[in-house]
Amino acid sequence: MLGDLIAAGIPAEADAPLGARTWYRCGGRAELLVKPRTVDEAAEIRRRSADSGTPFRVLGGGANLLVPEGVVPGITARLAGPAFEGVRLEAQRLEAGAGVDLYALVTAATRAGLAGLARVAGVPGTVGGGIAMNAGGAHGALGDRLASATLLDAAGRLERVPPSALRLGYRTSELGGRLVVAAAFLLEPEDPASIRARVRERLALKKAEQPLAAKSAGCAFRNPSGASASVGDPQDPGSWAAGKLIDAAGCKGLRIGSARVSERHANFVTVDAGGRAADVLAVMDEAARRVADRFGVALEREVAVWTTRPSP
Ligand SMILES: NC(=O)C1=CN([C@@H]2O[C@H](COP(=O)(O)OP(=O)(O)OC[C@H]3O[C@@H](n4cnc5c(N)ncnc54)[C@H](OP(=O)(O)O)[C@@H]3O)[C@@H](O)[C@H]2O)C=CC1
Ligand SMILES: C=C(O[C@H]1[C@H](O)[C@@H](CO)O[C@H](OP(=O)(O)OP(=O)(O)OC[C@H]2O[C@@H](n3ccc(=O)[nH]c3=O)[C@H](O)[C@@H]2O)[C@@H]1NC(C)=O)C(=O)O
Repeated sequence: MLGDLIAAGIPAEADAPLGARTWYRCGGRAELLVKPRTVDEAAEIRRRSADSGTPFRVLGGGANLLVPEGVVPGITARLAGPAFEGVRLEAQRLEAGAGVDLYALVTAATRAGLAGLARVAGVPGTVGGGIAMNAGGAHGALGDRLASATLLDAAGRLERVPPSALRLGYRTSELGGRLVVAAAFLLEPEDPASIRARVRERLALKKAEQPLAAKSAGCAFRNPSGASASVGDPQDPGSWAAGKLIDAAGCKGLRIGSARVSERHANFVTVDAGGRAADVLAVMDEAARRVADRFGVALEREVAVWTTRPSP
């Protein structure tokens, strides 16, 4: 496959570091990392991988991803470069490539005096990953403002679909194995200064409550009963936020090797510089076990964990 891609002129690297490209800055490697320069190249790679039965994954900003030590089999595609990083404005519609950083998206909307995206201010990752996981927080999700998404299927066909086709939920979407190539958002005009003030306020809130300086992938677990769990019934642990459950189970500061539960926010598992993804996973598993033992609540991971095989 590497030879084929090189022959087709598509940038590809065998045995490429992958964990180092995630926000954890640790973990395994990709058997083959490809960086299509155009949508046509992405379609070609997707088609070839499907035809040859080669496993295929897509890497966004690596903000919500843990790659255990070892090798991710098959192809990992990274949608970066000009074809995937453009932002285009048309009246109140903002169209962005999958590789656009969410921070750049929020900034472009703010500069244009278009409101509606402050809900993802401070949320890391790219537009592609942001749609795939319906990025968001207490103030709403990216999908709330989605007008359409352009998807690439396994046969290399492009299709523009309305948000209803993606069945967006709390940090979930149903892409049916398709890649997000671009997305358009419908926004409202507002004075840039007031949008900027809202964005700053949201950033400050995150900074005050979350260990943003440490290496993590944001919240490790989904809130059990969805986004509204931040409030929760004091008598019903099943309605509590994951952070509150992990904290109440006494896990703050729980350390295994290079990873630990943050003292600042218990739903963040952080890792030391030069640490191991296996330790991160072990801490997540142990925190989930303690929460299940203490409260009978099964936490579900929010961080995507890719499957690896042992390095040769
Ligand atoms: N609220 C918060 O504070 C935080 C939120 N997050 C959220 O996590 C997400 C991270 O995004 P990002 O760093 O870009 O993604 P990642 O590189 O972390 O990839 C995460 C998953 O998204 C899928 N994905 C990524 N890009 C695409 C694409 N173009 N098309 C289809 N699927 C894609 C992949 O799915 P697959 O495995 O199926 O290939 C991958 O497993 C964002 O939604 C971000 O908002 C992250 C940290 C904190
Ligand atoms: C960090 C992420 O998203 C975040 C998002 O940034 C914030 C702000 O909008 O709201 C959610 O956090 P959250 O539900 O933990 O919100 P918080 O307000 O911090 O905490 C919820 C409740 O748990 C309590 N709490 C939190 C942490 C802790 O260590 N102890 C504790 O008791 C808080 O006091 C609060 O009563 C998202 N998390 C999830 C899993 O939905 C992410 O997705 O990666």
